[in-house]
Amino acid sequence: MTEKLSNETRGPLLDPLLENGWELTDGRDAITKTFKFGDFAEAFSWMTRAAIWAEKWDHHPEWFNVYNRVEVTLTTHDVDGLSTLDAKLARKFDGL
Ligand SMILES: C[C@H](O)[C@H](O)[C@H]1CNC2=NC(N)=NC(=O)C2=N1
Repeated sequence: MTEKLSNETRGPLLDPLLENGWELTDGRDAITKTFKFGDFAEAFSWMTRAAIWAEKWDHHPEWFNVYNRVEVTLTTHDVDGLSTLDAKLARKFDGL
């Protein structure tokens, strides 16, 4: 079972993400990043690749797409906050 990030594990996992465009989400224990692409085809292609990893790891993003922009929020609904899975998925999304 995934656990909510403790005060000790939060920094080492989240700091590299916060230095790479992720932000703490207002009003909830989550992280958010906006990804920009050249056009809709590139954005949707990225979303397709991201979705395959999300499904593989059974950990799914909240996201919103308009044209070339994808706003992603990651949190773990099962623990009502951030877990290691969010950091893992964020790192994967950054590398796609
Ligand atoms: C039953 C299923 O494994 C769970 O509902 C999974 C699916 N995907 C999930 N995704 C996210 N982001 N958080 C979860 O807690 C979660 N739980």
